[in-house]
Amino acid sequence: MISVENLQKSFTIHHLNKILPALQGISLDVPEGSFLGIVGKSGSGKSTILKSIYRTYESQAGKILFQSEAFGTIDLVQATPREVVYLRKHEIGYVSQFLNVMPRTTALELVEQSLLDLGVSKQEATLRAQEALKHFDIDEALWNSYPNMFSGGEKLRLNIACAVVKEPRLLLLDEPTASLDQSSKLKVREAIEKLKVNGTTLIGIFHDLEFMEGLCDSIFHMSKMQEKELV
Ligand SMILES: Nc1ncnc2c1ncn2[C@@H]1O[C@H](COP(=O)(O)OP(=O)(O)OP(=O)(O)O)[C@@H](O)[C@H]1O
Repeated sequence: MISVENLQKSFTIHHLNKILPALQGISLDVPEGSFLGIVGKSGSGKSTILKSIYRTYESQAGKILFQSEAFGTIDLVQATPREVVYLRKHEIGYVSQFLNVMPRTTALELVEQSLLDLGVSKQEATLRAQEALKHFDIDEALWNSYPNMFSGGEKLRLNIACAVVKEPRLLLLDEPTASLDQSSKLKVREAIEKLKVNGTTLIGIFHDLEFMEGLCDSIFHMSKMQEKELV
C-alpha cells in the first residue's frame, strides 16, 4: 500500500546557520491492511516520517509510493498540491495530539464536514458523525459547542473521531492516545481494530508500547543511524 524508499529530510536552522539532518535514508514497506508501528527515541524522526507522508513536510530526496485509488501509484514526494489536497480529503488521514479547530464550527459540524468532503449526503453525515461522537464518549451536551473550549482529552477524542469516521485507506497516527485515560484508549483501540477489519492500512507512533501490543503487524525501529549532528 505504501513503500518509502531512501527518504531524506533535513531542516535548516536559520538562526544557527546549520542544517539538521532529520531523516537519513529511511526505507519501509507497509502492506495493504496492515499496521506498522514506529518506535525510537525522542527526536529520532518518527513524526517527521508521518509528516513527510502526509506532505506537511517536503522531503529532499527519496520516494513515498502510495497505491492510491484515484491516481494509481503516486509518489507523495512529487505529488502536486492539488493531488495532496485530494488525497487528504479522500484517502489519507492523519491524527496527532493536536486538534485543528475551525473557527465557528461546532464539534458535530467538524465531524460532519469530514464526511461531506467525501461526498456523503448531509443526512448520512449527521448520523455517522453522531455515532462517532457517541463512540468516543463526547458528551451530547458538547456536540453543538465550539471545540476550542474542550478539555485536552475531549479535543483528542474529537480529532480521532474526525479521522476515523472517514475510514481512510491509509491512517497515520502520531501519538493520538497521549494524555488519554485508559477507557478512552480502549475506545481508540476498538476503532483501530474496526478500521483494520475494513481494510485500512495504518502507520502509528505510540509511546505506550502496551497499547501497540497485539495491534501492530510489524514494528519499524528508528536505527542508531538516525542519530544525527548539526552540519
Ligand atoms: N519543523 C521543524 N523545524 C526544525 N526542526 C525540526 C522540525 N520538525 C522536527 N525537527 C527536528 O527533527 C528531529 C526529529 O523530530 P521528530 O519530531 O520527527 O522526532 P520524534 O522521533 O517524533 O520525537 P518525539 O518522540 O519526541 O515526538 C528533531 O531533532 C527535531 O528537533
